[in-house]
Amino acid sequence: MTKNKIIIGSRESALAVLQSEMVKSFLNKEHPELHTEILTMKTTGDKILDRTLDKIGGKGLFVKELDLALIEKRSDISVHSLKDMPMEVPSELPLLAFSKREDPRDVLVLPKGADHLDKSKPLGCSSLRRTLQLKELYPDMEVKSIRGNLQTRLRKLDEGEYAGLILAAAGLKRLGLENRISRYFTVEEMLPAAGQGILAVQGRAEEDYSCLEGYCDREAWICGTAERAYVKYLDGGCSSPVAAYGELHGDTLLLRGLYYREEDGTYIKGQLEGDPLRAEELGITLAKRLKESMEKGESS
Ligand SMILES: NCc1[nH]cc(CCC(=O)O)c1CC(=O)O
Repeated sequence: MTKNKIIIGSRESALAVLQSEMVKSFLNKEHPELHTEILTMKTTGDKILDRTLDKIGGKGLFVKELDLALIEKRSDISVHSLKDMPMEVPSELPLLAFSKREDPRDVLVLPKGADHLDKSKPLGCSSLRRTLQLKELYPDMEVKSIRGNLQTRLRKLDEGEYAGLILAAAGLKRLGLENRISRYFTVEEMLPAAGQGILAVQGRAEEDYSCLEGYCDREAWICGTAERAYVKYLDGGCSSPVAAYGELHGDTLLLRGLYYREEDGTYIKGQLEGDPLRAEELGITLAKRLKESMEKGESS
């Protein structure tokens, strides 16, 4: 980049700012000559807190305002949680790099001081993906929606409304709240959202971003690409719990997927191994296979 100043667009929650600071630190370390600054803004998803995300109309709720800042050149890059990014990003605002992945698992958090789940209260979570999988893990418990940023949710939990919350380990760990985690769900028990734990750096198509060289993590890029291709192929719409999680084992990419059938609310999980250099293709193939096997299951 020819300019000597980089403005980083960020949501204003503590977690979003911290994540932007991680990218800022990389830039400061690699390019001490660059002046960097974080520009925070409220997104639609941060403003509307009294409805569930699928009711407000899902896609892109946390990115629109950041996109606009990039287009109007009020910012030079945006830092997002990859899992909050729509599967299709505008071609003029490409994803430039993915961070190394933080713990991708979902976890259970209990109210402060509690040592067990109080089954007379509901579990709190905000996505259909988690709700569906929770029904199998805790069949005798009610699941109730909860909104707001991490701090808000934890406050509601500690005030006693919920027996426990299901959250991403990544956000809690980044915020130094790892000590609040009382159970880690394996990725088999609770398949994470596509991109969970990965940060995405987005920029303008025509710009030179050589300052980001060395930031992108190869494994995260491969896994994130496969996961997003899977979800994009199945395009379940904004309230879809369709999820995928990839792992690199040497020269093999292992991709797990969750396929959901809206008509009857049932789902299946499956996995497929393939070539990491063909991550996108693997995502699409797994999506097709799971869709087919669900359809066959229906006719038999
Ligand atoms: N949808 C909210 C959201 N977006 C990103 C994270 C943090 C985890 C990550 O970086 O993937 C969270 C919190 C959560 O799901 O508990």
